[in-house]
Amino acid sequence: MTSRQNRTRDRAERGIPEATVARLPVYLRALHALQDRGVATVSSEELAAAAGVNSAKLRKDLSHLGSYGTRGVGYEVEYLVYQISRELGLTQDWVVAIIGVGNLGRALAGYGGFASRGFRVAGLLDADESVIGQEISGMTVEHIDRLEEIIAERGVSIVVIATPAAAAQTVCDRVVAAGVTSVLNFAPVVLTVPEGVDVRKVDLSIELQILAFHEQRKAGGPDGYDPMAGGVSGNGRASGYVEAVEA
Ligand SMILES: NC(=O)c1ccc[n+]([C@@H]2O[C@H](COP(=O)([O-])OP(=O)(O)OC[C@H]3O[C@@H](n4cnc5c(N)ncnc54)[C@H](O)[C@@H]3O)[C@@H](O)[C@H]2O)c1
Repeated sequence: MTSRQNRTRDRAERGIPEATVARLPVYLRALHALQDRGVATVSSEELAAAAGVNSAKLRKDLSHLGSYGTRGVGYEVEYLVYQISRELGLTQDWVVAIIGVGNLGRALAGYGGFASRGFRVAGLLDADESVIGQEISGMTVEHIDRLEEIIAERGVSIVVIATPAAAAQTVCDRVVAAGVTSVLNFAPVVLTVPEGVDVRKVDLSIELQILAFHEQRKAGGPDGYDPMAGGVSGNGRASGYVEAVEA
């Protein structure tokens, strides 16, 4: 069993809720900012405010990690960074390949924030002959035909898909067949994967639609109708939003 599978099993056995896991990176980001300012200890109230959650939820989340803080002192920032990083599997480096090196793939390849968080981009792959061989952020774009070889040789464990939607499922199938079990998908398509494979989908247009929904609500709802008064259904624009999220 791999260390990753071990950690997933441990987490399941210790019963850390997925919602807690999803908040851990937010706490970690706030803790890194505190570290940068030279802060050594932090109260649950301060950390909760920095992370945008209430302090009771924060304390409950951290208790799942066995971290309770010290009354009157709070949490030791450095140790909490270590505990959360260990829980998220960030105390080791993860090798990432980006597939589809167009506008988005290039931007991701040049993003310095991956390396500083333990994600090492070790492959840029594309299908377009005019892109293959180009140097991007110090790496040479390679042909998608070499996908399986590159995954095996470089120990790739996370693949980022930044191809057009039409190519994404085929690419994903190959990636999974090559043994990768974590996929970050930017293509606007729902990928089908076997059990045991984790797919995270990033969709900025959905985020924008959620913001649009809240903007509309702040303005009193469409055509003066307040969606909070009667719920979301029965309101053309708001229910359109719900369909888009569920699609
Ligand atoms: N999730 C988001 O928020 C978000 C934001 C912007 C774009 N996107 C999506 O990201 C994807 C990429 O967008 P873009 O603007 O970079 O597009 P792009 O056309 O600039 O780049 C796509 C790249 O994928 C390559 N490609 C095509 N088929 C391939 C295959 N089978 N194997 C490997 N590479 C292949 C192309 O040659 C091209 O270089 C699109 O699906 C787009 O809709 C998502």
